[in-house]
Amino acid sequence: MTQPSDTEHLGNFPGIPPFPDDVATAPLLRLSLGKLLAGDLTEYERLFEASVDIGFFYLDLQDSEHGESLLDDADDLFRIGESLFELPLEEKVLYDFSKQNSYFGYKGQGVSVVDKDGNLDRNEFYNVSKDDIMGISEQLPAPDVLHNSRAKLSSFMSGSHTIVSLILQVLNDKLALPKDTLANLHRLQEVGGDQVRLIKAPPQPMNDRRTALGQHTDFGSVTVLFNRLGGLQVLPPGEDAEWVYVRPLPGHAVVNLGDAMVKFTNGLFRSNIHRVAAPPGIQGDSTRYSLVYFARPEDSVMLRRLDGSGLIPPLADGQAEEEINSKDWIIRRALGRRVDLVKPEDIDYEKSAGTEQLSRRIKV
Ligand SMILES: O=C(O)CCC(=O)C(=O)O
Ligand SMILES: [Fe+2]
Repeated sequence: MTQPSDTEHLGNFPGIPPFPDDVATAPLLRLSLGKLLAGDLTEYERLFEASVDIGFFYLDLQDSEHGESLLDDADDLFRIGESLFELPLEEKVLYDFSKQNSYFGYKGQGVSVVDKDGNLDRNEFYNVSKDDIMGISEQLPAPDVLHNSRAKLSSFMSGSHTIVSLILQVLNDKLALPKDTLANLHRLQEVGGDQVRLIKAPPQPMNDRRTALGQHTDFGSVTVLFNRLGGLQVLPPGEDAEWVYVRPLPGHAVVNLGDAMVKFTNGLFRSNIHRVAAPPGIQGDSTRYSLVYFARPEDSVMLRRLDGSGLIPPLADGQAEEEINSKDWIIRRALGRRVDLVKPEDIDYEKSAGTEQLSRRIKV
């Protein structure tokens, strides 16, 4: 793994207060999209290593045309996100579809429990469905600012999905799974829970800066995240590990694996626990926006160990896998901690959990 200092010289984002150099950061591998696209075998190996070791890495998007165009789309969507969240709350709540058992649309601040003590979240989300934008499900009502940005959302979604497909193809290859096993579970034009998430977290009071988004693993397969301000933290594996920041790097996405990849590989790959804390240092005075593409298995895919690879550990004697498909898994995880849907005394923090314990590699 690289040392944290290796990323310091990569600079800061124009117009954004600098990320401090004196906080502990995660020494994530920095992979190159250009090299992956070119079939560089060393880069394939590094991707495999990152997937096994921590399940998080940086992806440099500056060395390929595809990456550059995704960065341009991301810039546009950051601007779109700012206008979206500026809408009055009365309008935004019209697009909260959670009561219809959907995780798409708007989520207001303070409706999710972030920890076992019942503290509430400090950010707003807007989740845009890939199927809606690609025209393979009905169009959900949406505010004008999003409705008028459908072409941009489509471009960002297919651009992100192409990167996810490449990552899945490389991992498929490294696992020696039958050809296209992973790709066939994540087809862009099939019904699934892929989504773009726009996030806004306002600056927190100086004397009360805490977790804005509670610790979790992502529910799906591969997440492509764009950050400008710090705040994202990961908990490295091991009993005595401490939370460390992921330093945002210009020109890079942060990519991480989710629960589905842990289940497919029976724990060989990691879906690392992460959370969003207040941005560090002077960044804490700014409003934090982020942009995410979540790739998930198609709705009907069962989340269980895949057959056909000698590298995926067998089930332990007596180990039974839960029978759950991708759609139900996501609903349970996404809505199970919402105080506006579930009575606070009924929130089962453990039941709505993902693969956290498995990924921490701590024996329980
Ligand atoms: O905003 C971020 O940096 C991370 C957000 C995140 O982890 C999520 O939405 O699952
Ligand atoms: Fe996440």
